[in-house]
Amino acid sequence: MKHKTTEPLPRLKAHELSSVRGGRTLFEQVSFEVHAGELWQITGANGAGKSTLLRMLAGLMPSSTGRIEFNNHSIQYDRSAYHQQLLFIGHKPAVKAELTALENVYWQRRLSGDTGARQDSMDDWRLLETIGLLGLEDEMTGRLSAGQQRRVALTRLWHSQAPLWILDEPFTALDVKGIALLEQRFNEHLAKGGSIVMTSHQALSLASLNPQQLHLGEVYANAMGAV
Ligand SMILES: Nc1ncnc2c1ncn2[C@@H]1O[C@H](COP(=O)(O)OP(=O)(O)OP(=O)(O)O)[C@@H](O)[C@H]1O
Repeated sequence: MKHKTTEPLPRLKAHELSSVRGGRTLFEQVSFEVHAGELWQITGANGAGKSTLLRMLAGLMPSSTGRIEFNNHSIQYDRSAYHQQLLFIGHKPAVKAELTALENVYWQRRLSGDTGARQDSMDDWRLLETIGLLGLEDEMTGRLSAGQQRRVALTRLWHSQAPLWILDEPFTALDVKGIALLEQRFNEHLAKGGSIVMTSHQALSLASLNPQQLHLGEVYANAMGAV
């Protein structure tokens, strides 16, 4: 008897998406499938529509055409359920400038669903150490450098249980150690079957993570090896 080999279902499926903004077509017929354990890197020049595409994938703005599915259902089917499975971090670090780094880490833990979290806990101190900000815990986050603020914002990746991460320019402003730290966190997430869709201006060398590439722009049509 022959056994039918079944392909694993894609976790996130983008089918023939397009965007027209300000009378200009940014992209059209963009299709790709993200499986468990995959990292997708979306590249393109300034204004190519990378953030626009991510916002569509996160269900924050509609596509002019096509559809987006998560686990085989339209993301519009149950938006609240979808958002519970998703961690979206936008272009700007979503940190409270007037809170200290330690307070931001605590509030991000609370907002990620850990309602029993206590302020000034060992978990928060350990995380601050992990992201290399010990010694700066009492500094107002708004007075930290761009890279340090990015590190504070990215602590959400350590709190998150969501299988799908959608991250806009997560490596921006990070130094070499910050990049290595983020790569390591990505690795842990992917190894557990998580998925990541992220943007960057140019293809980053993330060889250890074996990224899939999608380029928005003139070469898009040629670079589309995907569905
Ligand atoms: N609210 C808006 N209304 C109309 N056009 C917009 C709006 N927001 C962005 N745009 C336009 O959409 C285009 C794509 O913007 P988007 O932010 O998606 O590009 P990007 O590839 O992420 O750019 P960057 O690399 O600079 O971050 C730009 O030309 C921008 O001017």
